[in-house]
Amino acid sequence: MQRQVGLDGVSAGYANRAVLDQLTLRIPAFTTTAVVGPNGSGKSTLLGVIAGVIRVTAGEVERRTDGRAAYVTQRSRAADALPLTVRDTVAMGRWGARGPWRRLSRRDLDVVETSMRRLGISSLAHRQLGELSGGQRQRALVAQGLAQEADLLVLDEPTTGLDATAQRLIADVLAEVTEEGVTVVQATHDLEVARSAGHVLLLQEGRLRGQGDPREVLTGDAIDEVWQLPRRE
Ligand SMILES: Nc1ncnc2c1ncn2[C@@H]1O[C@H](COP(=O)(O)OP(=O)(O)OP(=O)(O)O)[C@@H](O)[C@H]1O
Repeated sequence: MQRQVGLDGVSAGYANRAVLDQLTLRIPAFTTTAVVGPNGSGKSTLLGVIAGVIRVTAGEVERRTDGRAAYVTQRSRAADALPLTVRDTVAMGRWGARGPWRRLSRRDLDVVETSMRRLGISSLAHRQLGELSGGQRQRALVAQGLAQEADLLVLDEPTTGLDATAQRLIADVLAEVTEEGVTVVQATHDLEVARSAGHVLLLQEGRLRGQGDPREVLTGDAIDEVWQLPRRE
């Protein structure tokens, strides 16, 4: 299977906190990889490394991508604070190609409209991002990720807190884009979503507990062990 990103002995973290501990893993191309693990296990940190926004303290990251990854974080605080409409927010996805605040080409505008349509938010185009519901805003941020037309799309819990219809819509869109040749990596707490992914990475306390076919990695035993209830004191 073709590899899009490979990590070899990668450690990473924050100023005073080591989080990821010597991870060696691969992200296969043209499929969805789900990153699962308990709260604090390092999923967001790993996504930051894969997206290239968190520097590693040890090991190597090998990328076979054209240009930068599109990275959809759980919330875009910058976008929330600015008086931006949904269309402006999605159009920011074209800045990588066009430069910030530049006039968008006809094609850029088409990409923006198509991305909004795919996420079912065309009717919200003129609404301010800050006045949307959590689920609507999340769809706008996923649309912004799509608008980047990157070959690697990294999403941090894109469906958390969404209703069942919105979850289905995002899952369908992500499945479609992998068919179109995009490699998708998403952190999720939903083991059903993880089971339907092509590949899974299971994290526990910053270490890799398993990787590969979700049916082989997400066994009952592995789940019980990784998600064991903490003992009460
Ligand atoms: N900006 C930061 N500065 C310092 N420590 C951080 C920062 N972000 C996360 N951490 C710490 O790194 C560890 C891993 O956090 P991370 O967000 O990667 O986990 P996660 O698996 O995504 O968690 P969750 O499921 O709760 O979203 C945690 O102990 C967390 O407290």
